[in-house]
Amino acid sequence: MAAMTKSSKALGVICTIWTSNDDLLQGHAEELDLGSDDDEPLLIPSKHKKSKQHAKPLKIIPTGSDGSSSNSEDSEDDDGPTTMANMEARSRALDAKAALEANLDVEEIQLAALQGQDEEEDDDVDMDGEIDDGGEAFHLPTAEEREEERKSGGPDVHVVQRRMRECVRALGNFTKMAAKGRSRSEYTEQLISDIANYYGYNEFLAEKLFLLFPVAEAIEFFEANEIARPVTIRTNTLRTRRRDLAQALVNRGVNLEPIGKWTNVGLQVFESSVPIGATPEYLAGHYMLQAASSFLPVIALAPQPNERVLDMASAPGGKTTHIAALLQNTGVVFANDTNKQRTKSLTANVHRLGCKNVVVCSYDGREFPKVIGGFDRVLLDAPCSGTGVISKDSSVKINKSDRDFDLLSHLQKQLILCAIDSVSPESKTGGYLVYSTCSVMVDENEAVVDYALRKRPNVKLVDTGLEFGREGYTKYRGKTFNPTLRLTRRFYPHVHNMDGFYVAKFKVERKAKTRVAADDNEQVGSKVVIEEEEQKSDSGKEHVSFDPEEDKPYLHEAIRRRMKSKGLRPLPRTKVSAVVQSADA
Ligand SMILES: C[S@@+](CC[C@H](N)C(=O)[O-])C[C@H]1O[C@@H](n2cnc3c(N)ncnc32)[C@H](O)[C@@H]1O
Repeated sequence: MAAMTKSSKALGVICTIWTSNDDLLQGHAEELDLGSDDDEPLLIPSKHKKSKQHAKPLKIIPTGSDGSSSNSEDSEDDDGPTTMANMEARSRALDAKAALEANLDVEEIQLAALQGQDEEEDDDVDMDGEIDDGGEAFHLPTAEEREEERKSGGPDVHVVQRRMRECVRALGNFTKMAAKGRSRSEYTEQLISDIANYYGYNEFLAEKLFLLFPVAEAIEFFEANEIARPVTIRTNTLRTRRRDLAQALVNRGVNLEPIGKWTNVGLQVFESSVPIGATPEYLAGHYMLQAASSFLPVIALAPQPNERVLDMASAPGGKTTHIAALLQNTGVVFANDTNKQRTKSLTANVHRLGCKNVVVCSYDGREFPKVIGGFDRVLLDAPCSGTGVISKDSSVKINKSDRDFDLLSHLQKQLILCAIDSVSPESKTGGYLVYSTCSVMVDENEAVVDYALRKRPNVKLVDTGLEFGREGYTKYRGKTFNPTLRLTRRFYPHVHNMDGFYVAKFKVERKAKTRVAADDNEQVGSKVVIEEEEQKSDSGKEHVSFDPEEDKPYLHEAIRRRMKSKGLRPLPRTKVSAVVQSADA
């Protein structure tokens, strides 16, 4: 019996998506947006793409069954010989058929979760699209049996598939479907463990991701992470028009289409006989290779000509160059990134795309607004766990721990306060901050935004202006957030066919002094208490008040990372601690 392997066989596919992007992306790909601040290559080809068909990708936003089988003329029942003229149509029909067949898997999971299944069912389509003859009754293993299974090298792939389906089914209709005497948490635990095994995650992350969704949807999410997202490019309107760019690329043998109504600069590339990252148009800066999701924060930011904009964590510059284009090369964009190495590709992109209004700098974002403040708009595309881009970087599946999320969320909270304090509430045209991440985790998104709302009473959330996306959580696993968090937007691979992403937009207002009458209104004029709000001045210095003791572990880690990035052997943790203590003294 074949034992399970990491990131092994996928359960099926939810939607028809191009699965071999690596060839398309040869050449310069430095602008692809990853969520980590490490020195990983910026384009990590997906190694574990699982797809039962190699059909053309679906459009961005519509996913699943809509769209892939739309071309009814392309009927596979046509018996005539295949000719040059009908070859493409036939191939599309086959793709559509394969997509439909593969979709059965997830659809069945959804059905099972919603209704439970008739126990007397004879034939059953299993998760791998095969017929399950019913066989023996499903048996949820006991703790001892699971331990035994682990010792013997893990369960067989078919056993896991069946068990996952049965657990989803039981959790969808617990009273009817669950075995007597077994608890919901036993089924959940088993399902998470199988998901981790099947898709190659550590159990910690598998659970964290699983808990974000209803049971059947969680499977869709994990499935979508096995499939590459569509290749997309953004027209650089400083150099060309989308129509002209599309024509030039079509002439080179590129098959493309506009991404969707929500962007007038995006193109989705279906196939190409030339590497998209090395065409003359690419080299001349007519476009940026950029994930569709990373258009969203800039659309939400909506910079206006002549404004001063800060892009606080900007390398390699996908969003900076988009902002510069929306400013039509007027005003100024401060493109900052703490990682000097990464600012090289940022600078290269700024030059290639002909952005003349960009100043590149390299500070820790937490030094703003001391470095410079008073911006009309600030974008904080924060360093994050990258849990929205697992299909691009599958290492996330196993390299994230609880501590990483603590560190990230702490850094994000520090950065967001500095970003808020860098916005000028006096701005005549702006006064906005957009916070974004390519993470789907609540700790890095809603929890950070909610924290900012609590710490800065002069900011409020406003509509992002984005036409789609799910509402942000206002409640999550016992935590209650500010109700305006619903104005923030979440994007998911399995829902929108784009990387997982999060966008929040704040309006920064003047720091009002609240006058509170000591007694009642009648007494105004006799005794008035002026209550200063928590924040004190525009310099921002006083705003970020973190406890130095609490910060020590984070500082230690920053020192070790900096040494590593300089090629030095990081000091052992105990020594770093001594360095920090002597610096304190
Ligand atoms: C998600 S990436 C940014 C992608 C970029 N906005 C784009 O569109 O191309 C996050 C960036 O944050 C940077 N970063 C990490 N910690 C930072 C800090 N403390 N201050 C400023 N930048 C930081 C990383 O070097 C990384 O380039």
